[in-house]
Amino acid sequence: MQFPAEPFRIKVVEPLKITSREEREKLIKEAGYNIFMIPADSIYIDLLTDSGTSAMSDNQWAGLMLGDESYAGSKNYYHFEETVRHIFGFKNVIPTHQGRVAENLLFSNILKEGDVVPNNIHFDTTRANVEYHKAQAIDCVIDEGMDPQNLHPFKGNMDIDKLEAAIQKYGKDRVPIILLTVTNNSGGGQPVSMQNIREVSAVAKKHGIPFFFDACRFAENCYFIKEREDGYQDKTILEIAQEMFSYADGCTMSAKKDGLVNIGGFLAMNDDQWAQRITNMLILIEGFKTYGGLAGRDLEAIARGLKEVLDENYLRFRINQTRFLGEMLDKEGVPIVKPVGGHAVYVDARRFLPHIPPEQFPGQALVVELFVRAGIRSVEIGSLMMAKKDPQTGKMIPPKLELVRLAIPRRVYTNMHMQYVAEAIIEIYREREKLKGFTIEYEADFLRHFTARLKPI
Ligand SMILES: CC1=C(O)/C(=C\N=C(/C)C(=O)O)C(COP(=O)(O)O)=CN1
Repeated sequence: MQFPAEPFRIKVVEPLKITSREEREKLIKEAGYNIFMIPADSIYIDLLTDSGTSAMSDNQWAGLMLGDESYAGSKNYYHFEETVRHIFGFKNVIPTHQGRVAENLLFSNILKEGDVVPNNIHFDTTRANVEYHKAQAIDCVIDEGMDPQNLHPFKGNMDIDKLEAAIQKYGKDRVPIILLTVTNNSGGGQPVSMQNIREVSAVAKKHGIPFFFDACRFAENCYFIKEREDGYQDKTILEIAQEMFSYADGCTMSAKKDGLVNIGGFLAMNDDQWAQRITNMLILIEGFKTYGGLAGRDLEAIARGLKEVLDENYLRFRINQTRFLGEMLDKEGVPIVKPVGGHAVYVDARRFLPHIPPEQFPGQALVVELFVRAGIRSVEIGSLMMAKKDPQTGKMIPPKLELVRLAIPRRVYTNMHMQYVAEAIIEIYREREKLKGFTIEYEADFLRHFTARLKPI
């Protein structure tokens, strides 16, 4: 079977409200054409993000009843710590309530003004947390990783020459850490090969620079290695994960992705001094080291989720469901980032709507039409979210990529839902000339996409 059916059955259902087109037109207008302002219960299929939107298993829900809410030394923490150590291999395990806190805690303790952090591509929060500390986030992804049509099997790879050049240019004293994001969310959910991980590790060791993963979607990255890299077909996902992390010194992790939970994250590292400093700050802003801003039951759910996410039947379904949606679109000529990523299908809005210039937000035009026509929520990753302004002219600098991300929550939607999404997008594609752009009515000074108000041209 090319696309295996769901390797789980449904035990609890959450009825979805079906709204009319008129209702949706009213809602999106009231929301200032900003999809973040739409009430979730008026959305039929929510592909805004795969972060925190997974369905937990009965095993995880059962674990919630075993929450040990002791202030210190909760038994769930030790189960969580032992599970993270087993999979990730790092000595010190520090719970946080989500990934960006892990990033903030790490950068607050290792970055100084003027430092430089190389990465394949920084996700928004990672970049924002680096820049918040007046450091520079440098993206060093291979050139193929910026070409939506290039079929390189590991488009998330770091360009080793670009990495070396950044270290030479700024000097290793201004490079306190090297990051590698698996999979590469901002580049289309693309994986990094084990060979490339070894090469990044060798550069880090050569210069004596700590090497950390942003491990949000680590299990999906391992599945792509198993599927595409010679020598890994017969290895288990756990074995691939253990090898992958053995090349690094630590990781930040949002358990809201490959932890299969709705809240949670952690930092893990071998260096005791960094761990001690970070733990001291954790106690100040998140809570004692055995809970870090989470309830005991959350830690239990993460421990159980980290074991489930390594299951090959789950990953085969997960990756192939995303591929199923992507291939339905690709077959009808809808321009998407290829190969299809692990957690999302990225529509190339610039090629979908060539008649709408970047300054009129083509991605946003597609996002709005998809909601009005079909009640589907997606998100624009391009002019509205990522664009920078030219400091001299104040004019927007069009980003290299103008994408609309269809992020698929884990174990939530069936393949029938995917077919509905595909039909809606294909219908819009056939009538794409009718779509018009937007201008900005209000925008905040930073991360404007969350609060911007737009108006149709
Ligand atoms: C690669 C990466 C992410 O994708 C990420 C969050 N991603 C979101 C929210 C997303 O919609 O993709 C974060 C932040 O995690 P957090 O949303 O704070 O748990 C860090 N790294």
